[in-house]
Amino acid sequence: MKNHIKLDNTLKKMISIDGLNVSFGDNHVLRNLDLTLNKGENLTVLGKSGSGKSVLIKCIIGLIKPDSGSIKVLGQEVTNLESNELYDIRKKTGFLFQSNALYDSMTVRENLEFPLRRHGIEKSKEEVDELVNEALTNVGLPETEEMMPSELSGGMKKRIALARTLILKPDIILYDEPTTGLDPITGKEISHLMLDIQEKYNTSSIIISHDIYGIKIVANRIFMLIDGMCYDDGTYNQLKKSKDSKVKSFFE
Ligand SMILES: Nc1ncnc2c1ncn2[C@@H]1O[C@H](COP(=O)(O)OP(=O)(O)OP(=O)(O)O)[C@@H](O)[C@H]1O
Repeated sequence: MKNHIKLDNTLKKMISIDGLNVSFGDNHVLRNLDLTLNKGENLTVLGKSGSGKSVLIKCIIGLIKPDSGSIKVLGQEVTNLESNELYDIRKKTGFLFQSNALYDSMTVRENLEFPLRRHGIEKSKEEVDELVNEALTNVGLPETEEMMPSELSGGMKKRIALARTLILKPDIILYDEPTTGLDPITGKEISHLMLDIQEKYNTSSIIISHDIYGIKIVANRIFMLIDGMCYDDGTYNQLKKSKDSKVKSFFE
């Protein structure tokens, strides 16, 4: 039996993290980390390889239990919830994997229908058609329903993976390195698409990225994850002017 929890629709803070600590043995990855994702905002997490960006995202979706600290997603404390209790949070929080995680043996349409089935959402064929068409149109790939993932370019796969996330109309989207592996022009197109989606779906997003050009396009605010905590945060233009050598190194 799925445990439905009450989500607060009037929130201004979509995600609130306070005093998060995560260690693996002696490796203290996140140290008293605080983070807020405000409603409607694209927040980019920028940090070196191994700085704990993936660990942070895994804590948010409940895959890693922190040593201490609070993580509120849509007003719900996720650190105490069991996996079945995370059900509603996961339905409202789309995750775009770096690998896209499309099912190779399924058509584009079947891939898009999958989240509806997994969440037990019953809809008529006409309603599903409409949702699929809407999502594919909004990622700029209408009429690709019958294609197989193997027939899609890297940029198209990313768009389809995003469409699959959009099918559930999430409040939050977590993007894991959305432009990694794409050529610069396609990467730029995906960054602009992310902006379109933010506006059309009124989403709030955390975006893990190393792509400073993409970040300049999508980020309303940048969270610098250095030494396991929020070392600095601000807009691209604010941080670009920073005199701090650790911050500067990302913008050079
Ligand atoms: N399950 C785990 N067990 C032990 N150590 C882990 C585990 N997951 C992550 N780590 C360690 O936590 C640290 C942060 O890893 P993480 O994958 O979050 O880095 P990242 O910032 O996402 O790096 P990248 O940009 O290269 O993907 C690393 O030192 C990693 O070895």
